Amino acid sequence: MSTTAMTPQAFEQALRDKGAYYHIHHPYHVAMHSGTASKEQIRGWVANRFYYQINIPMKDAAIMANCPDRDIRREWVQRMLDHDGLQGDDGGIEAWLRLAEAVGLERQQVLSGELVLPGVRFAVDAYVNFARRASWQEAASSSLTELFAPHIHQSRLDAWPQHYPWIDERGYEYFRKRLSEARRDVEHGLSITLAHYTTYEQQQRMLEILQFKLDVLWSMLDAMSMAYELNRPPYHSVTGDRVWHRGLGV
Ligand SMILES: O=C(O)c1cc(C(=O)O)c2c(n1)C(=O)C(=O)c1cc(C(=O)O)[nH]c1-2
Repeated sequence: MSTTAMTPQAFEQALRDKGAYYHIHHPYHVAMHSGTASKEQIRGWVANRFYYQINIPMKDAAIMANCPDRDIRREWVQRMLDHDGLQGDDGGIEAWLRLAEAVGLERQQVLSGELVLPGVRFAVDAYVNFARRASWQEAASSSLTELFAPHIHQSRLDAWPQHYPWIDERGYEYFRKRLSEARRDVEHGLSITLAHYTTYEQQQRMLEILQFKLDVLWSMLDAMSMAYELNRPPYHSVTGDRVWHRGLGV
């Protein structure tokens, strides 16, 4: 087995090759893209993904809290502002709530988190907890599934209006906004990553970190498939009520 470190170019290519496991290939996502997803499946995805959206800035705050490098923090803080917004810019979380309304969900119900499935919650929490405990460089590099995100956002902009004319067009602003934001994030995340992982062992660890993040995204859709495709939400064999917990806030 070779233990020679990859060149930065080969390492970047190895990271990009992980795109083969991106959630764009998950059957739930494929169904949404091909137009076969039901209203309930689209709504379920939007309501559950909201939990990811609200946790991203907390994940980024955890990275900043562990980072002693002022220059890095000055750049990283933009990610929190992208989602939380600031004076004169509502930000991504608000844009996601508008997407929720555009697909026919009540803003209050989405905010309450009552539709968030336990499996989605556990996957997202695993990502935030990783960011809290890992070094800031490892946590920063785990954002690199974003390498593949502009493509997935663009694919929604291209396909959804044709397949789902019942979705209000104004809901698509989030995806449009992320096209440029994700590209900028990737540039920064990649420069940190290529500088930090220089030995063979470190590079293998980074590939494992990226796989962990891919697993987070894939597992979220697995939970949604159970609930909204197979009609087996948690406790379905016992009750039709949403009895699962709403988050313990720890
Ligand atoms: O819609 C998607 O498929 C998707 C995927 C990802 C990703 O790959 O983690 C992100 C986003 N969207 C996104 O909108 C976003 O703001 C974002 C931030 C991050 C991150 O890890 O810091 N990932 C993603």
